[in-house]
Amino acid sequence: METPRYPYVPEPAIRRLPWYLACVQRLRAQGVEYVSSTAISQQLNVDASQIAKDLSYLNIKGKTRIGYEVAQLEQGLNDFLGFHKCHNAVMMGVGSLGKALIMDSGLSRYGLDIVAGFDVNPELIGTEIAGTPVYDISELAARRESLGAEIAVLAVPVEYAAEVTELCVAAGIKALWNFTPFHFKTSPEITIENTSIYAHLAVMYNRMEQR
Ligand SMILES: NC(=O)c1ccc[n+]([C@@H]2O[C@H](COP(=O)([O-])OP(=O)(O)OC[C@H]3O[C@@H](n4cnc5c(N)ncnc54)[C@H](O)[C@@H]3O)[C@@H](O)[C@H]2O)c1
Repeated sequence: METPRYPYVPEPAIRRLPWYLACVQRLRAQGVEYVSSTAISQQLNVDASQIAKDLSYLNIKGKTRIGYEVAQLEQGLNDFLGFHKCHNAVMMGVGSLGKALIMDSGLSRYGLDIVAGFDVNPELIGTEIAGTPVYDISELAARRESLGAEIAVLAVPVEYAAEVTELCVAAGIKALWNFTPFHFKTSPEITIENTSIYAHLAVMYNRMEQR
């Protein structure tokens, strides 16, 4: 097994890193060469000590009184986050959400390239969505390797989530970005990331109530 390039980083820290990256990218565009954790902290409302700790997981250390070199910090964050690497993915379920994700050009800026869709609907099979082919789900195992995809994005109706996931595992998929409300627990066979835009809405509604 390959040795990981970085030590284990806690999930809350990983979730903060893209915010640091966006901040550092803005600074570089403004021609700023060095930045302190205090300056980043003022923009993002995260403790400066927390920022320094998060960055230390990536082996990025600031210099006393000068801070972090912006270009180096951006490079380090990009390397760790993998946004500059290309990760081929397949879309499982090409309905309204699946189509929207295939058409979102923003994903490729974050290293995710959806190279094919798989569905059961005969009206979709054999078509293309923004140049991305849609195949019959029964062809996943035969096509996965040549598509170079180790990631599947799951956007099927919730009642099919478990069976489509099994198909993905059997086809050699290594990670699942799950958009269905089926909440997968961790699995020994596959990395699973459950995502819900609705959960964020719930937080927003709750905070509005509390204002
Ligand atoms: N996480 C989020 O924020 C979020 C947002 C929107 C939708 N969703 C979820 O995403 C899923 C898709 O939603 P939608 O609105 O796109 O639904 P949809 O009905 O428009 O699309 C579902 C697609 O899956 C296909 N499908 C059905 N069974 C399949 C199977 N066994 N294998 C492959 N494809 C199959 C259908 O033919 C259809 O094209 C649902 O589970 C929904 O709850 C989540």
